[in-house]
Amino acid sequence: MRDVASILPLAVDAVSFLGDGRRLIDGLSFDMPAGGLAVLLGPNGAGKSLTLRLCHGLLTPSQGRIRWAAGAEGRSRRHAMVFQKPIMLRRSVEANIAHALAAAGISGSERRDRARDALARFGLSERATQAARLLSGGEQQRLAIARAWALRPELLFLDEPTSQLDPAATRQIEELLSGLVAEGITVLMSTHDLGQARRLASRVLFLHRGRLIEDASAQSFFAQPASPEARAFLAGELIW
Ligand SMILES: Nc1ncnc2c1ncn2[C@@H]1O[C@H](COP(=O)(O)OP(=O)(O)OP(=O)(O)O)[C@@H](O)[C@H]1O
Repeated sequence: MRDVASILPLAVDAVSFLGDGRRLIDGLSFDMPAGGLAVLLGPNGAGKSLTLRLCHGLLTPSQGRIRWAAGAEGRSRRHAMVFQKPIMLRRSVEANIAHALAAAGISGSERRDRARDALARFGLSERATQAARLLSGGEQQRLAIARAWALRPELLFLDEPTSQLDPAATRQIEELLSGLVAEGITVLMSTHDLGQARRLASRVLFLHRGRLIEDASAQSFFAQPASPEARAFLAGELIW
């Protein structure tokens, strides 16, 4: 169990983000309680990546607030983010994990132990000394998830983690993600892949033009989408 109070729920409270003179995110409000895998779904340009970056603190809302559970200030390391194209340092697989841990202030022996645990957990032990940049796309994404997992996040943000991958590598990453959720890690990920959302999501947050149009259980979203935009998207009609 956690030795300190949870950072969850996360509360996104009337958040807007302005850029290039446009309102790219418009009055977004939702909560993320602990548990489950929520998918941010929506067409290209809907604002999925921006939403994740705002939640993770990489961008500051122009209006509104991102709030973590009471008393969670200063525990930003309990949420981690995995990007669409993972950034691999020009170092070994193991050193990529160790570097992230060092940056998070984890000291020597614990760093080694956690890095080894992460390599074993994600099937990368035999690759430990190889150059990370020479891994395949699927292996790099696996390493990116291992690197985030080593930080022991309560909440993991993933931005289109499989959009660059073939179906076999995609399936592998999806299995890993289901495993993380079973371990108790809460996941918020973006995708525009409907099949993936159907396979993984317990909850769907449907975005369109920077607005949250629907927030529903995956079951009810797919069975009975409430908005015309979501119905069009599910029918393959909503491009923008
Ligand atoms: N920092 C920024 N400044 C200005 N405009 C931006 C910025 N970041 C993103 N945008 C624009 O905001 C809109 C939403 O972008 P975002 O990347 O969040 O969409 P998305 O839903 O993740 O799309 P995709 O599925 O194509 O990745 C796009 O029109 C994008 O060009």
